[in-house]
Amino acid sequence: MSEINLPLAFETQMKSYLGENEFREFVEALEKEPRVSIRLNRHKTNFQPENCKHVPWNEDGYFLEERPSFTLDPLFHAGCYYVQEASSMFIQQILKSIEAPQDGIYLDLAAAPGGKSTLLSSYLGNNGFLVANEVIKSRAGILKENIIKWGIGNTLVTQNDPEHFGDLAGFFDLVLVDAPCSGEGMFRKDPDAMSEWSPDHVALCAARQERIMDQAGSFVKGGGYLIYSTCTFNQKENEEMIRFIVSEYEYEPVKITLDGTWGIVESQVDIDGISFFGYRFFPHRLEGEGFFITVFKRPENALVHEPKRTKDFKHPYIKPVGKQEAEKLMVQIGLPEYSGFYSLQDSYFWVNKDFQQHFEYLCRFLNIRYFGVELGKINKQQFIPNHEFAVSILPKSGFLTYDLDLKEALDYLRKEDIPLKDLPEGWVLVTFKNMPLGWLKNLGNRTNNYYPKDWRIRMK
Ligand SMILES: C[S@@+](CC[C@H](N)C(=O)[O-])C[C@H]1O[C@@H](n2cnc3c(N)ncnc32)[C@H](O)[C@@H]1O
Repeated sequence: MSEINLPLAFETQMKSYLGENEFREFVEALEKEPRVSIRLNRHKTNFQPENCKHVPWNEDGYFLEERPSFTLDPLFHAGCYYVQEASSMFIQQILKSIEAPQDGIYLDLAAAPGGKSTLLSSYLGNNGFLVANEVIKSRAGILKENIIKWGIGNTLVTQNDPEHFGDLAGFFDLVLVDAPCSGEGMFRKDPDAMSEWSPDHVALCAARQERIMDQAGSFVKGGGYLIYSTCTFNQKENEEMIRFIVSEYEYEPVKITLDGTWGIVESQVDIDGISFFGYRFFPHRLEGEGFFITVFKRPENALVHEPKRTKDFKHPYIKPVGKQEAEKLMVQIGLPEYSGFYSLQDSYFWVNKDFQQHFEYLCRFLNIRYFGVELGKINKQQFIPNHEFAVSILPKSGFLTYDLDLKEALDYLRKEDIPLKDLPEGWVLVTFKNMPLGWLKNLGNRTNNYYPKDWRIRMK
């Protein structure tokens, strides 16, 4: 990579953080290409990438030797992995270190495009429930797409301003705020972040972070955790935010177990004789982009807000499906276990029954973009499966499957015709290396390709 021209005020700031010698190493690191890393979806695959180095703080994270064309890898579209910068994968180490409850209800307040939400969704698996929220409409759409591909079905995607969660004080076991920031840690990956940078922009970001945290601090229940992260080095957006949160809310410090060889720098903020901790990732000390993260614990005796039980769930669009209708649907689809079923317009959705009460309660306050797994529709007694169902981890034993080779899989993802030989007529779940890609309908003399039009790949 070519020489990097850093803003002067940023250089001065980083020299004051690192000293002249270490600053030179920092600049050299910025002039190198960033490493490409992926995090595997263990709910879908046990695949072990060959000859790839592990991300030290995440057992599902791997560094790739070079950047492949993800667009031309069907497993990428099947949601078998997420392309994520390595430092962000540290959240896995935090969850392990604090022994975060896997049967909890979590909120990712600034979630798009979904890197950290997919990590939280994996951690919770079928035992927990995640609200992945994004305030910006177009970004909420990308988040929804990534959550659908990840396919665990334990996530409610919402599009709300943080203040819309105001009625949910004390509701969540864990709240993650991966705040919009000045992006100093992304300068080598995203040149726009560098051109937008200025001390005034940092001040603007810090003021916005205060507004967000002023809300978010209240959403955590007694005994729960608040995680705050940024992709910037700036103390105004990091250590100062620790001070702000502790000045606004009663929170206890949390120290995370680190391995000294990882190169993560622990930062200590002393407030009224109590030490709080932050963790900073510099690109010259480890293989990852710039990142900062801190964790707080809400005292056990703080507010715990349980979802109120309602006899009749009422929502302008989402309707509960009665038991008889649900049982018929389960037989038609071949789902083995009873769960929560809802309908929206003419489509059926699945929600984990252990979190139905939470889901229904949350629907009262939030603007819902997606939830659970969209299964499909019934038309003239026939079940028409949805793509969301195909790429989910729900069992699909009631359907015929057909494994495509690479060329066929790419043709399928381009929404081209796929001839199927010697298969009965009807719905076929097409897979690549046994990972579901979507649906085809075999009509005998031809097939209909049901891959979503908006998701089709155009690259040849
Ligand atoms: C750093 S990004 C989140 C990245 C995401 N957590 C991930 O891992 O993929 C910050 C997000 O905050 C959103 N955002 C911007 N302004 C916001 C605000 N005032 N309140 C909440 N979120 C905001 C942005 O749209 C952006 O998606």
